[in-house]
Amino acid sequence: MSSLPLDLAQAGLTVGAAAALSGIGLVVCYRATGVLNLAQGAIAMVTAYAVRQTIVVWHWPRALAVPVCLLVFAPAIGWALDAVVFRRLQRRGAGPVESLVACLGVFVLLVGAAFLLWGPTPLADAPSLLPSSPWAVLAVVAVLGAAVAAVGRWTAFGTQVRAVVDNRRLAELSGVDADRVSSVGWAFGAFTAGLTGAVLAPGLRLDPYGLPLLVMETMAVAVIAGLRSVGVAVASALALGVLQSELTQFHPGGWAQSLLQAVGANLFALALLAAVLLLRLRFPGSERRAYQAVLTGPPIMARTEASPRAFATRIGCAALLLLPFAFRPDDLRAALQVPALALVLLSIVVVTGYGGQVSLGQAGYAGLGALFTGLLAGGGRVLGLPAFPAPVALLVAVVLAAPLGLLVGWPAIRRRGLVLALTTFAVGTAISRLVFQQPAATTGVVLDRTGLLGHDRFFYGLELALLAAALLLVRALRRGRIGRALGAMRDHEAGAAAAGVDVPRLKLLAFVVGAALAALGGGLLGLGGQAFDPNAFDPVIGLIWFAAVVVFGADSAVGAVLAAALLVGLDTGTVAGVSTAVVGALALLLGRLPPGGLAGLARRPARWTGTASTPAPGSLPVPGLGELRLTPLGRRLAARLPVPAPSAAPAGEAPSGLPPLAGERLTARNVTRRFAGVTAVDGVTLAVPPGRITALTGPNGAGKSTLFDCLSGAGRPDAGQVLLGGRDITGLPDHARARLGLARTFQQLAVFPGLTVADNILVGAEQAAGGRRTSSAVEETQAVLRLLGLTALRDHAAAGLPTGTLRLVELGRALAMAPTALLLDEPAAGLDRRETALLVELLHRLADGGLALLLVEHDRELVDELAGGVHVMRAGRTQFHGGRVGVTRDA
Ligand SMILES: Nc1ncnc2c1ncn2[C@@H]1O[C@H](COP(=O)(O)OP(=O)(O)OP(=O)(O)O)[C@@H](O)[C@H]1O
Repeated sequence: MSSLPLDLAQAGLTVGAAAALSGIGLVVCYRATGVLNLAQGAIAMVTAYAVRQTIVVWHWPRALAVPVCLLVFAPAIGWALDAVVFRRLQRRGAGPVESLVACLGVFVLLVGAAFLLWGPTPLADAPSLLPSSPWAVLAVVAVLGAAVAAVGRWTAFGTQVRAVVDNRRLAELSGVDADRVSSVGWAFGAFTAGLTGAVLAPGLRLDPYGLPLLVMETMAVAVIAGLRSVGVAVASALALGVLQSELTQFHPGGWAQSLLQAVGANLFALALLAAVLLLRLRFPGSERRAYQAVLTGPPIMARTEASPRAFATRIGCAALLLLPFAFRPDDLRAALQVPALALVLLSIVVVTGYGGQVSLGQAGYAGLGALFTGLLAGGGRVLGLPAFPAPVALLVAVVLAAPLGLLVGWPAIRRRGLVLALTTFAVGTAISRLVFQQPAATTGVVLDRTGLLGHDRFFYGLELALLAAALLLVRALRRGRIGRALGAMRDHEAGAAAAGVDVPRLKLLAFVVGAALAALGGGLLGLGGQAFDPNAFDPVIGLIWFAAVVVFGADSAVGAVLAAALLVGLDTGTVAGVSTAVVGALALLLGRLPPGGLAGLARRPARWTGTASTPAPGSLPVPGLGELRLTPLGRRLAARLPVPAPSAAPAGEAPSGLPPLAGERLTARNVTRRFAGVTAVDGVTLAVPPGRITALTGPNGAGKSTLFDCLSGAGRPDAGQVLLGGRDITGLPDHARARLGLARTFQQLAVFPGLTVADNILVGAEQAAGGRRTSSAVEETQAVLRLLGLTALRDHAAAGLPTGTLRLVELGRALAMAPTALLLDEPAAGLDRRETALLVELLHRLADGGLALLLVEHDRELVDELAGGVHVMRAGRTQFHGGRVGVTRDA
């Protein structure tokens, strides 16, 4: 006997089991390689096509076709990807964004290849490999799940996988063949992807976009499983599959019916959204070195003129945009997409290239721009507003879409790297599925161009004018105070906050500006084609756009325009899929391109590497030294060292003084900070008076850094107070404390490699007073550059400079904030003796000038030399505090 719920459960189990297969592959691949395989869906799709090709077109017997496709073809894709792309990245210690872009490259390349080989027409004849009942797929899931668990638990290979994931280098040193582990991981992941595709394809119409997106949505189950537990992935996949199916039996009627249908049809996409928004996800290693060279080219804010190559690129770009005025009508109609798409891609440049926030959902905002424009032009559909003429509708649409940038902006405040990328993708997919795919939202959309706008030539001119305005706006944004703050945030969030940058607000701003630009571009795309096409804003297309932007230079506005021209040109001039395949291939070559993608080629490379004029490590300048009072240690150290070469500063430049310093007492009162199970700081009271250096010392794990973070605002105490000059600052975030005069440096350098040396310091100067006039900030920066002898390096990228120089840059940033209290976390780490000697002199001079200085330091000689007061911690508590020099020897 059967009943409806039981039948539905059975049907749901088939989908759930397919999602479980995908989940198993994603988890295993991630555990073996540390890469979340975003190309899983594309591998599933090409395998499904291969199965169909061999059985339906070539008439191979199933007994041959199935093993060839699933056991040879799909795993070979995985193996090849590892060998050609990912192993190299692993060896280079590439960050998660580089891996993510490479995955997107693979994804885009496979989608493009499928277009070229099989065309865009959906195919409804994918053969079924398994019986229609779910039990066969479930049996496959059970066998695979059990096999993975058994291999993980009981075999040497399982141990090797854990070792490689923990620490690839260490594992290799102890004899583990890490390459073999990642090859097997990729091959297995690709095999499960192929299996998923083969199971799902018969129930769908097979096309290059649909199946990949469906499989990407099944990432939900791997994410719910924390990319760790195969069991949780399988259980959640089956539960979601069954729930999705069961929801179809309810028919509440009215709007609830549409809502239920939309939720049911998109349950995996919504589960992914819920998982990334609600779960506290932390993927091991996924936030490490998030925004490396793949996003950041040479700094473009240097004072020196743009290189002739960059200038020529801009002129070429402008000529390219003017060319369509001479086109025939049909070609001009196609070219209408270029400026519009350039605006959408520019939005990715602002959010990802400038701000470092990986945003995979910009297609959603572009679609909203088009949809709102159409609805507003039709009238009465948005907030009861009347019908507007098309240009006004477009601008109102932009205004309405911009605040929706907060949909990803808010989650982005607490998310980074891979988790943020998944969040933006999930939001974009949800917008597409819950809005664009709903007939109720998209019927009656009017995107006609009437009057002058109906003339393509005029409309193209209007598009160019809007693009030019946007480029000027983005350029002003990039080169000003906000641009520097964005660059700082992209390169090192904690460092940016310590320099006074209000990181959460800046993230919101980046996403809002990004949403506005994307909506403007989307609206123009819609008006250009005079229709709203939901498929034009498909999340998969958004991934292709993202890959294109990164390939052309994520932080290059000109790159965005060229990328748009290439995509549109190839799409109209060749067959479908060529543009996608080209972008995919270029994305895979990204590791071989200069930093900053193709745009990096057009920028002056000497400034980036800095090899021509970067001084050798430790060659600190002399200016200022003559004026400094040498203390006994300074004299001892300096005596042992060769006299430094004269001056890195230009000849005749007078050594500059410090900005005026006025110290304030920094106090911690009964500060306690607990982590799960550990009381890292336990009721510590500490005073840092002005005009003196106070040393905070103690053994490893004593709680020094935690206390330091509580003082600077990087961490909040669970109990106790922090006061600066008598003002309670306990509740203030780090950037607000920095703006009040509490500057800090980090144990692990927190400089901004994508900015020049001067801009690293200028960020601190101009954030200090929260909007101080830039001219005075520039003067202070120059003074600090002179003081630290960094003038000759001012226009060099911080990337690639020696550690000693970077410590000075970081110190310079703190000094440029005209602090009243300065916190230094092991400032001598990585310095050579001469640099240490100079640091000693400088710190003495700062204290003499009246600054309150707190120094975390292990080196006892240095502490005794520098500190007028010492605070010794052990196991989270104060062990000793006093003001006698030489006390650490007694403590
Ligand atoms: N985020 C965290 N989560 C859990 N425990 C933490 C965290 N940060 C610090 N701890 C724990 O708090 C204790 C104090 O750590 P802390 O880094 O403050 O010590 P430290 O004196 O600065 O050590 P070191 O000199 O090695 O830098 C240690 O037991 C550490 O493991």
